[in-house]
Amino acid sequence: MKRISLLGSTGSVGTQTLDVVSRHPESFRVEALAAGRNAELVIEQANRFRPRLVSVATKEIADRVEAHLPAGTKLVYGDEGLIEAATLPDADIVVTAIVGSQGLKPTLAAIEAGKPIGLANKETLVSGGHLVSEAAKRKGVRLLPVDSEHSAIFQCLNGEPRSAVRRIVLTASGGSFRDRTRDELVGVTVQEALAHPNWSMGSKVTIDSATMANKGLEVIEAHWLFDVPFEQIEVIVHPESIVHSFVEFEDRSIVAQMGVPDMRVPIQYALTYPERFASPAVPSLDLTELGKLHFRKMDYDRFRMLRMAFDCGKAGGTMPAVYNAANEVAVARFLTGDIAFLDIESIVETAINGHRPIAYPTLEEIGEADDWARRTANGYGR
Ligand SMILES: NC(=O)C1=CN([C@@H]2O[C@H](COP(=O)(O)OP(=O)(O)OC[C@H]3O[C@@H](n4cnc5c(N)ncnc54)[C@H](OP(=O)(O)O)[C@@H]3O)[C@@H](O)[C@H]2O)C=CC1
Ligand SMILES: CC(=O)[C@@H](O)[C@H](O)COP(=O)(O)O
Ligand SMILES: [Mn+2]
Repeated sequence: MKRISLLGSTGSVGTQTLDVVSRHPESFRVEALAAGRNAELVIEQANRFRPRLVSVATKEIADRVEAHLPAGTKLVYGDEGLIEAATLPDADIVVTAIVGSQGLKPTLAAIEAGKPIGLANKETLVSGGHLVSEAAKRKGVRLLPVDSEHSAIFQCLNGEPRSAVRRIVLTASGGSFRDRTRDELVGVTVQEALAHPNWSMGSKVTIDSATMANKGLEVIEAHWLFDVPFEQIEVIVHPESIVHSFVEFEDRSIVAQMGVPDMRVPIQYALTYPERFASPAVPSLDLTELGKLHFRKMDYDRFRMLRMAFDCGKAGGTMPAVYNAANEVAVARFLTGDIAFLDIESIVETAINGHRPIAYPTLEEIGEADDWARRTANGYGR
């Protein structure tokens, strides 16, 4: 029985993680649920999975939830509550499915507590990749990728030494505006941007897909997860999201991982690794029905957020944290209708051009760079 602490239980990855759990009740038990503001859903989840601990974002939400929890479930809230969920002694694995760089501290705390991580929250590795990697190595803790591309690469690598790897290739669907020119991006609506062609996901990552920032974050995530230099990481467009990513080895063999686009597959593999369980709810991929798959070169002038991510990743230090934090604010502002779609990249560009990076930042320095980037991004155009 694997005991799970799930951070971000009410989101897209969180609810799909609970779906996986509910299909294998003999193998998994939920020990902790950490949600943000969705009181109604976390109450429902708590009554269904009866965890030892529930955490919510604020005291106000906790007051709304308290009376509705099952007997024996402890309620906590805020940053401390999240850390308590991340470090629960009874948990065997912590799934980090909250969104944004707020995932960094609880992830570090979970690692320090010796917990393997099912890592969905890519912003964590972008913000503090060196700290997370160092802590995971020091504690001998595994970072098990949940992000579909990284789960694919993890499966393709299958323990091969890094010296055998020629390049890692991440596939990008192109997002909701894949076939539009830059001129055609002027005036696009939030609703259009949220219409991802292949995946149903939270709003932040869906907008990131549309700007290609998602692939930028994933490039940096891959660098840290697989200890591969940026020069050996490539991105290509693959509209169907069937080949989830691939690895070319030095002997020119290419190993790819494929399947229907369904996050329950990588989520489950992170939970069951090194075993594979059945996925009865996931349809089998029929290549003869598909007939064709398409691949094309990435256009870095069209998708500038990806170019900026490579530049920030190579610059290192606090630069990726600034890229990420400015992007988080810009996406939030776009979602509320405060700025136009193309302003997202202008905001990120302004932040990274104005930042004086620190080479080997501490957690505190990352926090300061993150705060500075948020202030800069919030001030843009006001
Ligand atoms: N969705 C997907 O298919 C994929 C997502 N990812 C990554 O996984 C992460 C989660 O994405 P996704 O599930 O789409 O995001 P969602 O927006 O759907 O969910 C975010 C989750 O974070 C929770 N949350 C927000 N603030 C807090 C807080 N202060 N304390 C505790 N919980 C909080 C939300 O709670 P509440 O709703 O209660 O406020 C919610 O449960 C992201 O980093 C994303 O990039 C990676 C690959 C695929
Ligand atoms: C499901 C998943 O892992 C997402 O991060 C997905 O990769 C988004 O797709 P694109 O960024 O390729 O549009
Ligand atoms: Mn992904």
